[in-house]
Amino acid sequence: MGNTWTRLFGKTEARILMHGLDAAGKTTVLYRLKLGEVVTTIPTIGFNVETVSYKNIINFTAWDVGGRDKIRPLWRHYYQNTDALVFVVDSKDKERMEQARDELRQIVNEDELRDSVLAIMANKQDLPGALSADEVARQLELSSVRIPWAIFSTSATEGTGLYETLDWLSEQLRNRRAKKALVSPVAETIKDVGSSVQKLKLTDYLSSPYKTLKKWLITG
Ligand SMILES: Nc1nc2c(ncn2[C@@H]2O[C@H](COP(=O)(O)OP(=O)(O)OP(=O)(O)O)[C@@H](O)[C@H]2O)c(=O)[nH]1
Ligand SMILES: [Mg+2]
Repeated sequence: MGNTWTRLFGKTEARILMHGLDAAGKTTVLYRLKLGEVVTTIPTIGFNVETVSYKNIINFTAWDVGGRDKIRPLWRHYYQNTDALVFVVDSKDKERMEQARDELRQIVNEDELRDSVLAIMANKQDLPGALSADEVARQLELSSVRIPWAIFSTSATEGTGLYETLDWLSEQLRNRRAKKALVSPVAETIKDVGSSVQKLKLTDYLSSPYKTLKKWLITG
């Protein structure tokens, strides 16, 4: 399927934005996907950006933006041209679940992100006492999110759930691209038909003086 897709539509390029509170695990996720290993991280000031190629059908350019309070107001500078948002949550950090909910709510209401899709990683599932993905979904009040979303149980350190998230994202993004590719020619056709109708009216209008002249000649 991947090859057929690539032949027909080319490799999909997608810009992904990774957000979430500090220490949620964004940088660990990013480098686990990029390098296949757990790297030692320090809190991100600014951002990391990496391209992750997935199943030879999609290139994700993932922007991992630092989650500390002071740099959170800078998040919006990264919104433009975002195809998908990955919101990483520390499922063990019950005390800050409300704060995560508020940050997420603010992001999904941003106008520039209204056409993107949202994957939530309920991360750190390897830790005892971590909230389940269902519970994280409930506490983040995901049922009120209006863009397409899905939540995944992940552990960046153990590498679980990460590829399921990428699978869902690539499916969503490829379907969107395919729909767009199908809709554009139809829109062009409608435009063409529209202009022919206009041309027809114009021709009618231009021919009317001749009709008048003919009528005048016949009737004298
Ligand atoms: N047990 C466990 N620890 C994790 C997991 N993911 C990340 N961590 C740890 O959590 C800490 C913070 O991870 P980072 O990836 O730096 O978090 P971040 O979201 O990038 O944080 P900021 O850059 O400050 O926004 C590190 O000590 C990671 O090793 C996980 O799935 N399980
Ligand atoms: Mg980081």
